[in-house]
Amino acid sequence: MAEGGKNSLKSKTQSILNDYDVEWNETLGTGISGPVRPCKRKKTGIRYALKCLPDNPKAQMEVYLHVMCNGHPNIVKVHDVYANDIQFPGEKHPKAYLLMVLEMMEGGELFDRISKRKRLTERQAAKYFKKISMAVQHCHSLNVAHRDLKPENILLTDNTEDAELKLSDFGFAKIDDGNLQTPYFTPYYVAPQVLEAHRHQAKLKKGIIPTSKPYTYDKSCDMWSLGVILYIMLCGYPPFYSETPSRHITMEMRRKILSGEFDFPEDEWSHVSDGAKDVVKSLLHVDPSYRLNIEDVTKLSWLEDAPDNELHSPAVIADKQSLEDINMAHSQQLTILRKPECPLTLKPITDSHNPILRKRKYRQSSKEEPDNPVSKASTCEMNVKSLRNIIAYCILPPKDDDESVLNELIRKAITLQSCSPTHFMEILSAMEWDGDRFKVKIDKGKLAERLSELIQDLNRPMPLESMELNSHENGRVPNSLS
Ligand SMILES: Nc1ncnc2c1ncn2[C@@H]1O[C@H](COP(=O)(O)OP(=O)(O)OP(=O)(O)O)[C@@H](O)[C@H]1O
Repeated sequence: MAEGGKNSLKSKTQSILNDYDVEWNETLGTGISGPVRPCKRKKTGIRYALKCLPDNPKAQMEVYLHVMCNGHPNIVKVHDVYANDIQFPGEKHPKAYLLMVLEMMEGGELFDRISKRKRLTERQAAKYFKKISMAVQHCHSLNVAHRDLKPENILLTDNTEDAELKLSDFGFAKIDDGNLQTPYFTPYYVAPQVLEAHRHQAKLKKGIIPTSKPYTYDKSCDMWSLGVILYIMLCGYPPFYSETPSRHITMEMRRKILSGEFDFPEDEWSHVSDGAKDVVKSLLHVDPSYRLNIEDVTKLSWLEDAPDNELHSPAVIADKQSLEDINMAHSQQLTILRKPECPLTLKPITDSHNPILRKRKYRQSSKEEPDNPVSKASTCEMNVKSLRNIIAYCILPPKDDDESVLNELIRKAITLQSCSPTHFMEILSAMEWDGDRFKVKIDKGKLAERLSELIQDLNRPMPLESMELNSHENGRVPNSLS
């Protein structure tokens, strides 16, 4: 077991290979950070899942927040964390990784399980939903917003009927500071929460809403996700969809999300109880201040007295393609809903229409010298701008998108990156960028997310000293796997 108490796991700097046998060629599942692999503790023979994260502030935050939420029966447990250097086959040098040894979830993803079931009743769906809600309640009670609640992150301990259901992947989790400051934003990043926060602030000022009710973007984003997950569990397809299916989030779908436009088609919903529909409606309320909060959800009588009627969802989800589409659509919607961070929402000075700022910018550029800090700052602005262009394209690709524009934007950004070229290239190679284009079809929403985080890293380094993880500058153990 790792050092420290249950919520203060310290990363170990000795080689993970001293304690675990890792099956490097096997994969339990793959996410944006790469494959999750099985491993076995040498002393006990117990199997675990190993998630390898390139060590950077984002990964440190993931580990920190996941460990913080450790100890709840509906949250995948982090058993150990190692900070090791690893050289994977095909890589020239060892790289720093954070290795998370996680409780093994042999039962796989919840929706896969549902699709294999012959029968799912509303009562069983309510039981699943209650467990997911308990996990969220635990996170919210610690002021952690998960922000990536989606079917792929809800896993089962084993393949038995009474397997426990657990929430995983804290890759987007953050401490919910309830920050309402959004001084500038570009249209690309206006999530419903942002617009509504402005309305909410106005209402607060007028005294329409009591100030005692805490209002935050991030937790309400989790509540929205719970609504989507419940909706899918009850019928097998998502509440927000486009008439013209696309792998990208369409303007039409965007409009539907923003206006909360969804319905309950007769075929699948006629025998779903009104109680269940009410829960869905109050989670997908377009105004987050009217959405149920997690405490409200855990007290719902429907969780205990849902009827035993049979749902259509297993048959609908059984189509593998439809499950993939559900996952993809939900990821993209989360991309839109997550509150943009301040550095991302601020207009770069280069774009400003404010004449004073433009004049200042002009003066700076006429004085530029190679080592002048001002010059470095504007180089960084150029980097950020090039990244923002990619993000904007990923979030709103044109109708006739053939990827060539995206490839061009990326090639341009590569030539401009000087502030954090390694991280940028890491993101690209994790998505199979071959130097000129992506080798596979990529999830643009994910790319946008990763680049947003990179911009945050560039603008606001993580206060590492506030973490319980050991720095592994000293005593790092290189593990060569090649
Ligand atoms: N503890 C576990 N036990 C078994 N399988 C797991 C475990 N954790 C993750 N997996 C599998 O690996 C997949 C990817 O894991 P995870 O979601 O944590 O990675 P990620 O890189 O953060 O993904 P994402 O692209 O969703 O951000 C999961 O969807 C699941 O199938």
